[in-house]
Amino acid sequence: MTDQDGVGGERTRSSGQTVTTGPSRDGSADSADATTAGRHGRDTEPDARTAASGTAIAVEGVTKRFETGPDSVLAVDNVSFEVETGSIVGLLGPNGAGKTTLIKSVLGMVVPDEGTVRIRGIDVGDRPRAAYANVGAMLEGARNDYWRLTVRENLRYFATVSGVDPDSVADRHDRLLDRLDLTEWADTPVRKLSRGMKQKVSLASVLAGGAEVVFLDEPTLGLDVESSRTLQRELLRLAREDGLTVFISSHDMDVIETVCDRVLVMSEGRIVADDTVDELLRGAAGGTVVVESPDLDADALAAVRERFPVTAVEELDWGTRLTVEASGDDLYGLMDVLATAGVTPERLRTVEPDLEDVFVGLTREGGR
Ligand SMILES: Nc1ncnc2c1ncn2[C@@H]1O[C@H](COP(=O)(O)OP(=O)(O)OP(=O)(O)O)[C@@H](O)[C@H]1O
Repeated sequence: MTDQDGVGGERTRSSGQTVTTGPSRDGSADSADATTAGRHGRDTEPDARTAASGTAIAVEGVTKRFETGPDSVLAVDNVSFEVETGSIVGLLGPNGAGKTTLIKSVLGMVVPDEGTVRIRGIDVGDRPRAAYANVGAMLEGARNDYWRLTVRENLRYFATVSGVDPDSVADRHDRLLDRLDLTEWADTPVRKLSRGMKQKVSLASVLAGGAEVVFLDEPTLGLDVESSRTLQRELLRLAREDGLTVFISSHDMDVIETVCDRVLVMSEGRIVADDTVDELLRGAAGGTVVVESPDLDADALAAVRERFPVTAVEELDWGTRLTVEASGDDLYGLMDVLATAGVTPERLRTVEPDLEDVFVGLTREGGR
């Protein structure tokens, strides 16, 4: 997948559809057939039942094992979830959790051993052309575009391969360029752009043909803060105003927290949490309390340890700083223990868990 300058060859294409040119060792599908349907082509109408129910992506019981015998790896283990049309759903998980295999299974680039995938109600196994007709994917970030072509030529090219007359969507392209702050670079070859700008061109290319469901893998990787915010703002706008469905895999918790309506957390091949960011934070195991006092001697420390996990003890010039795992509900219990031990806190502050803490907790517990 290294063809960056020329048009053609084996690669993952950012607009519309992911394309591989033959089965690979890992059981990847020859998905050319799954990807070449024009959006105005035959057999592309969304399933009426699902369109009405608002489900853009439905994954049921997907399982993928690589290799056999002692070397076999259960990369995706009986995963099911649904993504509502017009929502933004994040996929989080540590390295090796199975995220890429899951996304590739949904996109038809890997053939699952078991399970079904429906996009807008259409089973990807039964009618791949129809299922993937309005699906876009940015799996390789900045490497997706044709670097010899200008930014606008890329958008036109990707609209064309999606089956859309590029002249008919010229206004859409202008809008995309404007909103992603790329207008002034429209006639510049992509190879001359910075990495962050290339990343934005990739996203614009994915959207150039009017994709309705997009899969984005680490879309903000390498972007500066401003570009990342521009991209996040545009994703939110596209979802809210245009009904775009976005499935986004990222290690950037800020992005996930800002744009996602829902988050799937994956660990060891399984989904270990599927909820809104707010609910995940609410359900998170307690926070941390930091106490500083000159009275925290060995006896007081032992008394606290009897009731609460102590994660850090730090000697200060004038006393001791203690970090204790305790939620808001435990706070009064901790204050009682301190008072009984004769400790008057000089400073006391609570630290609520953030998404990163929730993620670490969930994936430490593991999926099985
Ligand atoms: N083609 C393959 N052949 C054999 N094992 C594979 C193959 N692809 C992935 N695996 C294994 O499947 C498991 C899941 O890998 P996968 O790449 O899906 O995880 P990931 O969550 O995307 O990780 P990362 O965040 O590091 O990209 C890992 O143990 C990996 O080594």
